[in-house]
Formats: sequence, structure tokens, C-alpha cells
Amino acid sequence: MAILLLDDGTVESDLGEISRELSPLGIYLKHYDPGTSLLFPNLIEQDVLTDSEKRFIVELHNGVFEFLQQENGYVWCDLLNLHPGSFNLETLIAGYNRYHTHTAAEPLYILAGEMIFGFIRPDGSQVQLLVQPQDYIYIPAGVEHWCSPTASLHCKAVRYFSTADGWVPNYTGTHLRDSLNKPR
Ligand SMILES: CSCCC(=O)C(=O)O
Ligand SMILES: [Fe+2]
Ligand code: NI
Repeated sequence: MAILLLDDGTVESDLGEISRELSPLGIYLKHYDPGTSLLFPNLIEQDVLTDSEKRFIVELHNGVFEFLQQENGYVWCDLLNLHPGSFNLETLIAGYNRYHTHTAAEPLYILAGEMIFGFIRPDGSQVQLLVQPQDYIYIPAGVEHWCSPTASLHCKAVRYFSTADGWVPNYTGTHLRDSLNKPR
């Protein structure tokens, strides 16, 4: 289940409250229980996946969650598989964890592991959202965000794309505010 950290140190773990906090940005969050990870338990445990194993996972997942694609008009999707041995992990993280936008929406469904997203609320405050297995998050086009794996460096997520070229980052130059270290 998702957890939201506000910039005053408040932690919110109630999904309804989190949704209310993020709704001014058009961000949509939902938790689906049961998820689809139980359809491929051995592959979920595996760090390295072949392309055909990834396709197998995505196909089984979409057999259950086809409505997500249909409702939103996603044209293709893939499996993001981050683990400690991921190729170019540091470069990947460095690309994700700067504020950026996309011309298309960024929706993803977390199968395993977790991910942190950062957003800027209309009042200028910065928040961090932890997403966990069976969470589905939808970030609308144009909404500034950054993203990072957690210390476990594990995340398996289905990424949904509504344009052929996927999520091209437009870096905005906004600086991350580390709410835990900010002077009080
Ligand atoms: C690793 S999940 C999404 C990260 C991100 O914001 C992106 O790829 O654009
Ligand atoms: Fe992004
Ligand atoms: Ni591992």
C-alpha cells in the first residue's frame, strides 16, 4: 500500500487521504487486491528476466487488467525490471531522479518491490509517494515528477504508454527538496 510523506514530515497511509492530497495534480492512485503477482511467483522472485519471461508476465497481467488499457487507450506496455544487477543502474537512477515531465501520461502498476515518486503540490510544497505491490499510479501528461528506487533496489512494474515513443523526459530544472533535511 502506498505511503505519502508531506514536506512538514506528516506521513499519510490512508489511500483515500493520499488520493485527496494528490487529486489537485490529477494524480490517480488505486490498490488492487489480489494483484497478479501470484500468477507468476517464481518469476517475481527472479532478478534477471529474459525478454520472453517479461512478455509472459505482461500477458498474464493484462489478461486480468485489460480494462486498464481499454479505459485509458494505452497503445503498448512493457515490464520495467529494476534490481541491484540492472545494467547501467546508476545512470538509470540519475535519469529518473531529476524533476521532469512527459507529453504523455505515466501510468504504472507495481508487481513487486517499490518505487518512490516526488511531486510538487499547487502550494509549492514537495511530497514523496512510496508505491508498493498492487498499487496502480497514473501521472497525467505535463505533471512534474521525479522517481527513484528504494534502498532495496528492486522494482517490477508494468508501464503503460499512450504514444509510440513512450515516456520522453523533459527536464524542468526544479530542485529536489529533501524534506527530511530541511532546516526548521
Ligand atoms: C521507474 S518508474 C518511472 C520513472 C519515470 O518517471 C520515467 O521513466 O519517466
Ligand atoms: Fe517520468
Ligand atoms: Ni534480488
